[in-house]
Amino acid sequence: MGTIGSVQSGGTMGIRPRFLVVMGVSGTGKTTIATGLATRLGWHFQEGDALHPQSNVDKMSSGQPLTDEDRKPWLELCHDWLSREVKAGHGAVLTCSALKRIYREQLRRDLPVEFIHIRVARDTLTDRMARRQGHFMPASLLPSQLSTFEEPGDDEPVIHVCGEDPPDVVLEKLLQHFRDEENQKELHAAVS
Ligand SMILES: Nc1ncnc2c1ncn2[C@@H]1O[C@H](COP(=O)(O)OP(=O)(O)O)[C@@H](O)[C@H]1O
Ligand SMILES: O=C(O)[C@H](O)[C@@H](O)[C@H](O)[C@H](O)COP(=O)(O)O
Repeated sequence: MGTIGSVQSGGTMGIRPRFLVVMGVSGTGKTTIATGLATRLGWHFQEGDALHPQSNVDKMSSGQPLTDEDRKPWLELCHDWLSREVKAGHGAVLTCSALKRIYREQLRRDLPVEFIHIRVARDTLTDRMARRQGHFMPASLLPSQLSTFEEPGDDEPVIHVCGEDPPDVVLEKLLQHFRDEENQKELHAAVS
């Protein structure tokens, strides 16, 4: 089993392929954390924002929140991507806000998908969105994101991580979580 210090870039660190959706409201750090995971693990990456139909991007850019109907085709494209990745058997990481339980159910339909939920305080989000440049999502949509968000339940396949720490710390916590799970499995296999 590899340790983070001994890993070469793009290696899987002895971590089995997983199919991850990095979720949370706008500004939580989905893109930052998902690209970091994909790079460190050598897994495929897809930016969920890039799968939005242009009409959704136009709507958000003009300061209007999306509806369930707007999100449906986008979530289906996200599901299609995940489905292809599961078939390929390579580890994969997608960013997608996945705000509601029904959206998460649509994303993981018939697939072994897991969610990483990045938790960030409202004030931090406001600050991050005000600073972020070159993104279509206006900071004014944060209140609607927060009111639409449904916290994932214990019955959902979700790993919660605090997103207030610097990205490297968040990434190391996630990698340690994966390594711990691999070690548990090896231990279990050894005694059974
Ligand atoms: N853990 C973090 N600590 C500090 N700043 C962060 C962290 N994660 C992301 N950021 C910054 O916050 C902003 C939003 O991050 P981003 O990854 O685009 O979030 P999302 O994809 O969830 O909208 C970016 O400017 C990014 O550099
Ligand atoms: O369902 C939605 O309302 C959108 O998908 C939204 O949640 C998402 O946050 C935007 O795509 C902006 O992108 P960022 O999350 O990267 O800011």
